[in-house]
Amino acid sequence: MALSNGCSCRIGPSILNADLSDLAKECQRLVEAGSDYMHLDVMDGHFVPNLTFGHPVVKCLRPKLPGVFFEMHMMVSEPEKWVEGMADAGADMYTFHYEATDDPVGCIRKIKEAGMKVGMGINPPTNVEVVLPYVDMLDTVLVMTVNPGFGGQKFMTECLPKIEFLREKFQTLDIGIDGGVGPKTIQQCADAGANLIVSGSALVGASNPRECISYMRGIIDSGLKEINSKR
Ligand SMILES: O=C(CO)[C@H](O)[C@H](O)COP(=O)(O)O
Repeated sequence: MALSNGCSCRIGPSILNADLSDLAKECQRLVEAGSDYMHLDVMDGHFVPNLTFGHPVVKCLRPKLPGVFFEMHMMVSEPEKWVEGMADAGADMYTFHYEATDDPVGCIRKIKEAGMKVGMGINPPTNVEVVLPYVDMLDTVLVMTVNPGFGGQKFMTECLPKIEFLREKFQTLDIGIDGGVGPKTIQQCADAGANLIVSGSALVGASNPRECISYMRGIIDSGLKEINSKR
């Protein structure tokens, strides 16, 4: 995909609640349903209280999904550690958490030097203003609307003002939203100004994922149009 290049809607399924024993097939199914990219959740059991997988799995997945954009959502402490491994495995974007490192600039540099795009995630308790010194260096900011660690949690509406704040300031920034996003909450995501839509259990479990993606895309496209018309 590349990212959106000027802020248009991109839908990236989170595979956390998919059948991880058949990850390639699950990703393929969601790509065929119209997804724009895959949001791959990496958890280390330290930054978050759960474990998933690391770069060896991504390396196996890469040749099975040629051309599919992989965003690695690195819910790990010391995110600097895994940059080379993920780049070598074929990841396209490395989204680390602001809360996970003492040196965000060093981490951003390392990711760029490794040839990947860079995202910065912020957890629900984190003030959105912390990202401001870094925005010019980032490809995306990922606003969490659940405390990371598990799929299927309740969407935290109280995080939406962070997206409104960022969209007000940065018209073309790719702003991701992650946690509890699906057809029931997509209107709120659109009204706030999100354009990178990470949807896990609602999309992976949808009886018709194509319809689900197209519905969410329609709402986000209209939301972005509405926001831009008011400028
Ligand atoms: O990062 C995550 C959790 O830490 C997941 O991407 C996210 O929660 C998606 O799952 P769901 O849409 O079911 O909430």
